[in-house]
Amino acid sequence: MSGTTSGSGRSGRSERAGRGGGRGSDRRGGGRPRPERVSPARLVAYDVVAAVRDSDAYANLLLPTRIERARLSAADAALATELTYGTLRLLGRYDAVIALAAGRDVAAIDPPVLDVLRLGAHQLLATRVPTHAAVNESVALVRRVAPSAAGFVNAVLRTVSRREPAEWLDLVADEAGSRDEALAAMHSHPVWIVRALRAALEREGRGDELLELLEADNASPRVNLVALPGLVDDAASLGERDRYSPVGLTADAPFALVAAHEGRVRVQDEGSQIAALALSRVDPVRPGERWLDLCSGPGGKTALLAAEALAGGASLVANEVVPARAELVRRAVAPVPLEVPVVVGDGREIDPPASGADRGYDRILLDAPCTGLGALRRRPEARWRKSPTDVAELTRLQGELADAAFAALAPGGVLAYVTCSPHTAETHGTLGRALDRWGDAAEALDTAAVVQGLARHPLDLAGDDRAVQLWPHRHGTDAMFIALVRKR
Ligand SMILES: C[S@@+](CC[C@H](N)C(=O)[O-])C[C@H]1O[C@@H](n2cnc3c(N)ncnc32)[C@H](O)[C@@H]1O
Repeated sequence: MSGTTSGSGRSGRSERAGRGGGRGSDRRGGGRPRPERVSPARLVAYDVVAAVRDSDAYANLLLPTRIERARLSAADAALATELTYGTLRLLGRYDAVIALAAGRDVAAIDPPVLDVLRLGAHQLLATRVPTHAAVNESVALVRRVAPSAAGFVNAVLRTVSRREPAEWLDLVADEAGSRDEALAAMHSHPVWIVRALRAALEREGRGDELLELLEADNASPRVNLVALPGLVDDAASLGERDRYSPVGLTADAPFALVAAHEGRVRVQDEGSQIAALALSRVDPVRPGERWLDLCSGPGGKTALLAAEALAGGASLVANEVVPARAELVRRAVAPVPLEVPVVVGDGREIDPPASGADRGYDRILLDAPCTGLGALRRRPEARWRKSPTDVAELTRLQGELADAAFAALAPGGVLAYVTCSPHTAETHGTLGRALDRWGDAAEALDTAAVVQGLARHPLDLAGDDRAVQLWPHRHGTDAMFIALVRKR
């Protein structure tokens, strides 16, 4: 994981400079390491945070295995999860605070020591862990990974503990070189993402919602479920129904429900449900229709489309370029009593007759590969791994996939272009250029009307009606973009 804070001038105003902890500090230490106890939850959190930085690990994949291996109790597992996710999400903010408290740029701090400081800062600034426990546990932890930095960690964290979180935010803002850099450091987003999110909101005339959005990205999302329509008895009684999705719900013990329903109740964001339903419910389904999910892995939307296809008498083919993800799609659709062929291939080379759709497909979902900037709350480390160059590469791929999807449509067929990114280059940019290329052959549909028509309650939507942009802060969903286009 590369640089987390913008600019390099974080050491300009020192709150208190500690000694040691710098890059190249002697990790072996002087004498024999003292066998000091560190809570197992903190050890697990440190392991995962360090692996995310060091080996590009994914926290959501690594954390459960580490929790299991350490045999953590439920309470310790919850603490390890909170420390890991909270630290990774707010890492940009904590780096800015640590730089001030240490009186040096975080790039000058040995990475393992910095990880310990980040975990300590999170405990001090965002949890109810008592100060002495946060500091002492951090010092004990650093003795294991970089013993000579114990004094430095102690000094920096004691400095952090002397101010309230709000005071630190003010100091961080004062230190920033511009308003955007201040927002980025305070709300822990890279500057380029702050600018991209603002641009997307301003396009809707809602630029004043930026702070709410940044904060929503820093909150843990609830676990949301989908009950596959037609396949779950009395689904409405299983929990509290979602506000918008007609097939979504939340429940007190979501994973028990998932286990009990063998794949017919699944974890799925409400925005993803709305995206799949926008396609399946754009028109009444005519029996015999042929549907395609072009970029289907890992298959969350495919499973919902399969249930909808089954109910309406349509057929469904799924395509995915990564074999391992195609396997996940097979597992996702297995509980639906509909045969769904899963093809492994590049969506840009899709050949409808090869899968029996001689006239082309009547409905195609293109849930395009994208930066995922709309799901930052779900993937705590993702924001630090993306870069603007990803956007350029992805928009090219999105355009090529959109052309292939449009070519694969039957006359009168509908394409749903979907991203879990609100970046305007990936949403309106890709869509607008595609519509220009397709000219009179394409009709942009009133996607807003379709989505409002299927939702349980009216959504507060802004911008033009041919696309729908959902938002974490406004709708409690991932920031999904949905646009429906008919082939004339
Ligand atoms: C946003 S994800 C789809 C998520 C999926 N619809 C769901 O709800 O679970 C995009 C998928 O596109 C796949 N992909 C990327 N490039 C592709 C290509 N050229 N052809 C087909 N699939 C591709 C990725 O491997 C990834 O699984």
